[in-house]
Amino acid sequence: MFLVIDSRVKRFLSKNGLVILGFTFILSLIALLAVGLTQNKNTPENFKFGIVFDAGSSHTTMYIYKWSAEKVNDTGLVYEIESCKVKGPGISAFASNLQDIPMYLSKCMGRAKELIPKYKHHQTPVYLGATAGMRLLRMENEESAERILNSVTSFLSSYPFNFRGARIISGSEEGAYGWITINYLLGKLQKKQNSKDPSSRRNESLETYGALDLGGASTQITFVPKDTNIKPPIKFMQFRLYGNNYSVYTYSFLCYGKDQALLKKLAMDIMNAPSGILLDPCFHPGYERTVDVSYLFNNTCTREYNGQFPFHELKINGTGEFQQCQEDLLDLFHTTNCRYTSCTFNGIFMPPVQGEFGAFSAYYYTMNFLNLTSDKVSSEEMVIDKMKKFCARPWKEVNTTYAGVKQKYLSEYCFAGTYVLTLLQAYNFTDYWKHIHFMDKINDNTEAGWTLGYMLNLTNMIPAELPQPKPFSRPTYISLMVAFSLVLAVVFILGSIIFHKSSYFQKKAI
Ligand SMILES: O=c1[nH]cnc2c1ncn2[C@@H]1O[C@H](COP(=O)(O)OP(=O)(O)O)[C@@H](O)[C@H]1O
Ligand SMILES: [Ca+2]
Repeated sequence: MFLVIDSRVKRFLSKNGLVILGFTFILSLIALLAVGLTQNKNTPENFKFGIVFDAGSSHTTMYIYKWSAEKVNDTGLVYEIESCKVKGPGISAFASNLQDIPMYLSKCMGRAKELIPKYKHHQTPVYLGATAGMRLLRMENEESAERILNSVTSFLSSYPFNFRGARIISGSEEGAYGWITINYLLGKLQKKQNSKDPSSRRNESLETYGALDLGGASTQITFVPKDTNIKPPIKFMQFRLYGNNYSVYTYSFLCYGKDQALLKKLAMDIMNAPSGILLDPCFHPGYERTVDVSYLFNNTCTREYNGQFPFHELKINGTGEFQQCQEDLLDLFHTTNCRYTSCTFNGIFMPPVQGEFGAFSAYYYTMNFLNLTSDKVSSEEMVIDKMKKFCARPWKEVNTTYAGVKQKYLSEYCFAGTYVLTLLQAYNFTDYWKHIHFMDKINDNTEAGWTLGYMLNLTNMIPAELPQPKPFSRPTYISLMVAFSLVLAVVFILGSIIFHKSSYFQKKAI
């Protein structure tokens, strides 16, 4: 019985085998194509968000970052979707009015709730980092600083977000995170990852940009020195990012932000104003301002100049002389004693500057206002020339020309521009001006500053090693499936034909 069926099946197969195989092949091909085409839709991207508050000495800004969850380990893919300026002064001004902190922060938090989809709130981290204003307050009154941070913590924890802490970051962190931010955004950290020539990777760290950050109360300089074999008196910071090692020099000068530097300068100059009237070369001719003497000296940065004065107010009368202003400012920088191989000012160790530099924050605001950020402004002389003319302009004229500009900033651009020049000279950038790139937003939308680097670090978004090569993309995967199936089918059909023919000839031979 079985033998009979077997011979019938064999006969049927030998007659119609090819037809069946062909039919099956076409059906499978249609099925594969159908699956390929229907499944090859772009799946909606899964976005993530992060919030960082930059609690600076002069003001607080909230940044919201966004990135695709799938591409988390690639460089440069996190971007800023919002920067919300908190109305009011820096948080250190709230020591005696803690009750106002919720009002102060609530507007920007409301913005965050609007911009981030509700179902993402609980997984969105919120950080607050305070910088030099709070560092100074902590030095004056540790408990006060603690109370401010506690109030901020209790308010921010009341939101449905994932609050991850409010703290005072160190000057080194501020410098290093600013360096990470700009190099991440400029794509300097993961460059040449596909390079086949290992020798081309050796000096990769030298290609990073140095970071120059100028705040109101402190200023940071951060870069990878040329010679990392020198024995530094302070430790270089070590980073391993995307499979590369970086040895980074960073230093933060407290009291050398532009607001504190101005107070230091005034505290120094008051000695030369016995009647309480100061002829100040760093302000425009015709400009007048009154400063409270107790305000001037009730400050950690000016304590060294303190003295007794027979007046309570210092009256400033601008004279607009750039050269004299710079000479006065040079007194803030002590460049004589250096116990190391090389120093910046005040006897602080610093290796010689090298590579390109990105200068942001108040460096950018100041130079941008003065129209000096273009790469065409390639020498210090060009900047000096412009500053001389700008400082000499009468205040009345400046005030009408730039009617829309905030008075506080406008009145201080002559001082600020001169300070930027003097600070960069003190760092030894005099013949190096063309390597400084003043920058604000990188890749169109993301501000240069320490906040992004801080978040990337705390969320472990920059891997120490290069990310594994990616699996095939969906379309490639489907195309490969179809191609392999075709090959398989062709091989199978050819095999069947050969088998069929050989059994036919065998039969004939018998
Ligand atoms: O539009 C502007 N023009 C000029 N200066 C500005 C502008 N916006 C902010 N600034 C200045 O930038 C500096 C920012 O310092 P920040 O508040 O971040 O202090 P910190 O980093 O020392 O803690 C302050 O001196 C502030 O006055
Ligand atoms: Ca700052």
